[in-house]
Amino acid sequence: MSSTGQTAALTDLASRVLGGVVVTCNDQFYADASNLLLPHPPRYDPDAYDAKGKVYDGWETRRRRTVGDDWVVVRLAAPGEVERIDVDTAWFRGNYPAAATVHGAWLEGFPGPNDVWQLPEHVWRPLAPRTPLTGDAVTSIAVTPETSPELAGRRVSHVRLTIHPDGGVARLRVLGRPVPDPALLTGTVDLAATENGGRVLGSSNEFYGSADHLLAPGRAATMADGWENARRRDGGNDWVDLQLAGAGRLRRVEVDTTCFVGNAPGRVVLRGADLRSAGTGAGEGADPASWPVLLDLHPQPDTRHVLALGAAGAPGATDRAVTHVRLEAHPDGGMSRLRLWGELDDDALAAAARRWEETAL
Ligand SMILES: NC(=O)NC(NC(N)=O)C(=O)[O-]
Repeated sequence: MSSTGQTAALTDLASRVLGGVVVTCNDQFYADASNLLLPHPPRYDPDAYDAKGKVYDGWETRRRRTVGDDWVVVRLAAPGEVERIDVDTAWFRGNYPAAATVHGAWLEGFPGPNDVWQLPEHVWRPLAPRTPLTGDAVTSIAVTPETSPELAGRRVSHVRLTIHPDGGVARLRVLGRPVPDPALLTGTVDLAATENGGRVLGSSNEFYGSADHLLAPGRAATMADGWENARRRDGGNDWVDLQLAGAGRLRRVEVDTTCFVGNAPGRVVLRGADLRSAGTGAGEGADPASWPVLLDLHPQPDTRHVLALGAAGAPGATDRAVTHVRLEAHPDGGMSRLRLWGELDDDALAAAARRWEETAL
């Protein structure tokens, strides 16, 4: 999985990079629960101790001397359908929990810690049954209609991880698909953004940095937070294929090479296609390298290029809806973000509204 939290098909809905946050927990004596959501692999320094004890890169509670279990509640970065939960106990060897249980809930608005403490137990529905953990290992738990009859195929806004009875967990990954609120998809929105339903379908090379980073919110703080391929030696070009939130007309683009100083692409080309009619013979050609050009740009290094497609794009770039975009980096090079602002068409908005309804609890 990449550090933004996407696998080929699934997104880590809890990832801090996308905006997941720990709302509250009952104990974080040894190590902060917020570490659970960090994107990078858990670190370990054998010599690191502080006034409380050993320093861990994860969430760690004290040894329980009373009956009960420890728990943490996470607000997901985006509401979504959960398909798998990974509980990673990396580096917790003599202090990992015996088992974990995960619940999910749909909570309206933005409940704070006090609200969460007062929630009646029945709002929490089982996502992952009580599952034994082992030390220093990832335990993956599938969310299926069998294991989670109430929540499989439903959207949740929050998850609660319970550890039995106490201990340390390095990372919690809540893997699934965002279900964007259709009320937030009207007007001109970033149709590539993960939180809006955009996703990476594939790329030529992600040697140094995942292409998923391109679709994350905010701006990159370092080069590690961007898409970076290896140096290409074969005369070709690197590329990333994207599926947009739905069919829409693009208006503006942002090609952000921030943090890529000696390794920005020499040239960036965006191509777009409407694949709704693919397979009927009426669709665009199957090869994305032959899709119509939307933008052809010689970017500056370390620069955020915000462009109106109507003025800066290829003729006709704003005239038709696209569902998919190919980003080409010539010959290679890294970028931190790609934003594709446009308006979803009526069919795409109706589909988003249907999905919101169908996934309601
Ligand atoms: N060596 C330890 O990790 N001890 C304790 N934990 C910390 N963080 O010191 C414990 O009881 O699990």
